[in-house]
Amino acid sequence: MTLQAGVVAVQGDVAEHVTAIERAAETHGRDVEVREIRESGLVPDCDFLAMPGGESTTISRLLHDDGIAPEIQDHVAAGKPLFATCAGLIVAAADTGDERVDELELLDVTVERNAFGRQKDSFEAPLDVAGLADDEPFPAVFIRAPAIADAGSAEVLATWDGRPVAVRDGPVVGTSFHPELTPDSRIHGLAFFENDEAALPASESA
Ligand SMILES: NC(=O)CC[C@H](N)C(=O)O
Repeated sequence: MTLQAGVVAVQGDVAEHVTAIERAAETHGRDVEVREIRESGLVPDCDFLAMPGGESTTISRLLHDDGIAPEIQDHVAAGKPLFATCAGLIVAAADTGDERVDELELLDVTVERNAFGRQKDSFEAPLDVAGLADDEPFPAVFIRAPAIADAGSAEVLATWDGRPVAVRDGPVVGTSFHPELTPDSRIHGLAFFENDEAALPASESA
């Protein structure tokens, strides 16, 4: 069967997630159709979702204005995978301490926006990420990245500079950095196809 993937596309680096999902699906031998989510009514048909990096206050506002926010909450409540990166993680968090973000509370973490500095402080770091199929460090791109100030009940998959930067909470995986901006789609694979705590339709048996 063909899996339906959705990339939340109200703002942010959408095309890069589409490419990363297609690459991860190929690696995992799954057939995937990816659609961009700009309006309500599409999320209920999706087997898994990505929420991209961008500007969290804008993404938050548009998701609520357009009626997409409750659909994403229902998606996660049904145990379906969601992968949220950078601004996506901020929007998905339980708390940001920033009143301009209306958090979706999809994972039990508190984030601190821009904790690793401004745009000019962007950097790439080799990260050890728990759960990847091999031991190769992941090339993590940080751009105005949030830190996870409190990981709550979420499982910490990676830390940088002593702070959690990748977490899993049931069907939701979140990263402070941008796996979609590198050709390495291992974390997309982990979030969508290798998360035992998420519900994804099985491959058809022969
Ligand atoms: N690269 C990013 O997604 C940056 C996120 C941005 N700092 C925000 O708070 O929205």
